[in-house]
Amino acid sequence: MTDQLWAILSAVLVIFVAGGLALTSGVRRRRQPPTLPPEERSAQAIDTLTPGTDEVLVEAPEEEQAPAAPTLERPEPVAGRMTRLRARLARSGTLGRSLLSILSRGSLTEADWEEIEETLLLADIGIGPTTELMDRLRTQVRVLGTDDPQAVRDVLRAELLALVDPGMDRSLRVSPGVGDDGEPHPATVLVVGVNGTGKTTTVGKLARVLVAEDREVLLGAADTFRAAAADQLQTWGERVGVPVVRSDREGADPAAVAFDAVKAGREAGVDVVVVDTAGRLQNKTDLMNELGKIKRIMSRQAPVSEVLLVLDATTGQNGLRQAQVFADVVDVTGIVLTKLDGTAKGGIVVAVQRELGVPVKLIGLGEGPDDLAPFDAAEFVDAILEG
Ligand SMILES: Nc1nc2c(ncn2[C@@H]2O[C@H](COP(=O)(O)OP(=O)(O)OP(=O)(O)O)[C@@H](O)[C@H]2O)c(=O)[nH]1
Repeated sequence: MTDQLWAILSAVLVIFVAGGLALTSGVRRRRQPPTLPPEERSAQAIDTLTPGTDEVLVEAPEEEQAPAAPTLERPEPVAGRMTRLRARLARSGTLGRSLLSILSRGSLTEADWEEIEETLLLADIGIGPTTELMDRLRTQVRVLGTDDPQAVRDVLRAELLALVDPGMDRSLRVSPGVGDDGEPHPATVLVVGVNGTGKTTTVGKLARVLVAEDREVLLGAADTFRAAAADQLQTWGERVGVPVVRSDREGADPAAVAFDAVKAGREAGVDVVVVDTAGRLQNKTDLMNELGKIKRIMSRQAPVSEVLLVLDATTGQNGLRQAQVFADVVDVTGIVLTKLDGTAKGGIVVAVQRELGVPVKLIGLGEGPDDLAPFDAAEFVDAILEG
């Protein structure tokens, strides 16, 4: 009997001990690793990797895994952008539609011609080109002797096209070259203009245009006046894998940043370096000194291939005056007309080309990243006539 009692007591004891061990083990398995900052988490993981215990199950910290490569955007193809964005010129179409409707009235009176003149001036074509166009239209309409809408449209199209000048060389000089020393160097593009015209945005969009054409690009943030401009540029660059050279110091010498950018581009063997500038100077002498210095210092690394002046199309005659100041200070080689999507004053294309003798090379037609299109004279005229 005593033996039996001892056997039962032993069995109960074994069950208790086994149950207790199983419970303890279950708790340890369910214990979650604490949430810690990454550096502490890795230290904790190493500390707790004690062989032979359940703590070995602690997950490897996330940062020990290879970081995922950032997904780069593929910008839209450049060819056909103006066709894609044609509808954005709808407001400029007012000009085309008004002219067509007046010219189609048949035998035109002096009042009709005055209306035509007013329409052209309101679209910011400028006095010289307006008078020229009026004279040519008067002659053509007389010779034509008809009010057939298609014939009138053809005449107007031909005359507007002549005014926009399809013969101008609008290609961007963005091919790398070889210096006098026999060393290859990137093409360099200096982007200038008054603040707020869309300069930084244009540099970002231009980088995408160049990337879409499979060119290696580097950006220089020489707008050191506004720290946010460099951040803005960096974001544009990161989206398409384009490096940005900048200074961390607000108010740093823009010429030094431009020099560093071209030097870095040269060393990295990129095709094009595009440099953004501030353009916020009190007077013409300051502006001249600053832009002159930037251009001179950049040229020590590679000749400046293109100076693009960014103009806000909505600013009309005021924009033209700004353009003249910049053109007096640096040799502008091309115009970028921004915000053409928001204005009926498309005639500024004609006015600015006439005023400066420099072609409009690119137009901004919206705030989207690929809303910058190479300018095409025929597409532009067709868009405003069909608007
Ligand atoms: N609708 C429209 N907006 C544009 C276009 N281009 C630029 N913008 C807008 O214009 C505003 C000013 O652009 P920014 O690029 O910051 O101008 P910025 O000339 O660099 O100005 P600062 O850096 O201050 O000198 C932004 O809101 C742009 O999105 C365009 O073609 N169409």
